[in-house]
Amino acid sequence: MSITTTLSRPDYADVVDLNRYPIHELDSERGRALIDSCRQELAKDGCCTLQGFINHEAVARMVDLANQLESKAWVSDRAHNVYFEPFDETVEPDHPLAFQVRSAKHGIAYDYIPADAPLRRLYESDDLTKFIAAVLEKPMLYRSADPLDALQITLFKPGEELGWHYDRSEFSVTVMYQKAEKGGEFEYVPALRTKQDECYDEVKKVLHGDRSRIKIQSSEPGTLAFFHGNCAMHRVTPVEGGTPRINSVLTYGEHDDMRLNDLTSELFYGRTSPR
Ligand SMILES: O=C(O)CCC(=O)C(=O)O
Ligand SMILES: [Fe+2]
Repeated sequence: MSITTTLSRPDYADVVDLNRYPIHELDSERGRALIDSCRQELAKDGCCTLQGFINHEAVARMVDLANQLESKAWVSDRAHNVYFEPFDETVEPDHPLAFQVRSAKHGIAYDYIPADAPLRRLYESDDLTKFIAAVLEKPMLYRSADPLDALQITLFKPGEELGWHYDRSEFSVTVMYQKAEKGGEFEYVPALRTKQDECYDEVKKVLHGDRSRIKIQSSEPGTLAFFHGNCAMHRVTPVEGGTPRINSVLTYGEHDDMRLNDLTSELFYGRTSPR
């Protein structure tokens, strides 16, 4: 006699280690415990890493896909300040508003990622969106409505990096697929600024090489990470060696119509998307 079950398998069951991270059962005791531990880690140091969140096979498929799609990647390389605002020429050159950093990467847009790609199936599941909202204590969260930026794959080739910056969004979610042989480290300074105070002197110290407050997020392939990129200044150090660093940024907002403006879309993807 066969036993049938009415519970359906999530579409992303092959992608996430659901034994360790039961995002399909957030109301269960284990689901609530997972949310609590993520919240605690995030509150403690502005960053929460879930090692082994994505299964090995799914990680390997994403690495293959990134390599296949590399020719479609848009290469951006530019100088900016940590705020992504125009350089202020009225202040001293070493002031954070004037200080130049460099960001260079290969970005593969969402519309190039096939519908059956492991991370796309996971990103498009409401379970993941609900899990992220729960950890961030948001009553409601939406996936980005941007056809290019909602989910992208980034390759950091040798010599590429992200300079020190704050994200415009309150938080970010990333998934690591492949580490560089050397470099390509995610470094961050928790709560370097607050909503009330830019703390320019502290920012200046970091920009000029003070490493006393810097933390390194250790992301093995398969790690899903949350961080408060709007208060924690962060960067990706230059990649060395022949292996590119490959990851994804998953984009969410508190409104259902979140999109890049045309200028930013041109910069990161070399094109805009129809409205
Ligand atoms: O690649 C990473 O780990 C971080 C990405 C990031 O900071 C960003 O896209 O703003
Ligand atoms: Fe960032």
